[in-house]
Amino acid sequence: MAAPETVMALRAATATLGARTVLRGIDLTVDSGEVVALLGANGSGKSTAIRTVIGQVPLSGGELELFGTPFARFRDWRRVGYVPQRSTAAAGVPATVREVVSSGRLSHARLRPLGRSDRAAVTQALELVGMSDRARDSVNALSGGQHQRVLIARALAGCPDLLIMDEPLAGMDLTSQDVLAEALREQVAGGTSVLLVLHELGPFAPLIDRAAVLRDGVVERVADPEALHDIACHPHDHHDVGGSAAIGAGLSLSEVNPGTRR
Ligand SMILES: Nc1ncnc2c1ncn2[C@@H]1O[C@H](COP(=O)(O)OP(=O)(O)OP(=O)(O)O)[C@@H](O)[C@H]1O
Repeated sequence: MAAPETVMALRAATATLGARTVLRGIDLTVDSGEVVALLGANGSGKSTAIRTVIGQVPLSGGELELFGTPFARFRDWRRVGYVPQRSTAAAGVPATVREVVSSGRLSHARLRPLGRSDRAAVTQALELVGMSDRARDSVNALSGGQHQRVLIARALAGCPDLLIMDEPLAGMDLTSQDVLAEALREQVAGGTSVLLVLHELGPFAPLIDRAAVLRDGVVERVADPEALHDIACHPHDHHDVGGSAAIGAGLSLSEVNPGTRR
């Protein structure tokens, strides 16, 4: 069987915000079809790590590749969907739910009016997140959790090969979390790779292939979700998962965890 394509690779990545070195040498990969969760305490660098992947934060050192192409030469941004950390940034923008989701198709339409396939993708994305009945409403009339669902639909409407989400479950009630988990399951079944920041795995747990735990700007350990659950429940008697001790000793993930797909 052919080796899986690596859709995203950060290698020895460092990044600085203001005077602060926030990422201090991150190795992280997402392979084709994989769902990788980034976990870690507040301020550990999770958002910064994924913002480097979409080019919002420049690397000060190390490498980033997207779909096998070095970041500096990567142009195929319609293959990447991004859902930012929940914000009220769109408040005050006079747009309907459907218009906001349609903006996720703009890079496909390439300055032409949206066509039939674009409209179908928007309709499907709205259905996936359970917001079809609100399509004509102003986004200003939505709750925070509904607004988040619209941003997720906007990313899904672009049919990305790599979907990047920053805390998509934040502020979601349990029913909405289940709706999103189902939407994500369908995307993954269709071949989408996913990198997402989570504080709790919640209903996404069964979908996650690997979880990387950040601490102070470095990947402290990489584990499968069951191992993370063990650590959370029995913090004092867990065995090493994915070579955290070796990572602490400065080895790369591929060296300590050769079974990890890269
Ligand atoms: N614009 C900025 N200028 C300087 N430092 C920043 C800036 N943005 C973030 N930081 C710092 O970078 C560190 C990492 O922030 P980041 O948002 O990546 O953390 P996080 O793991 O996503 O946290 P959270 O779970 O709270 O969202 C924090 O110490 C934060 O204070």
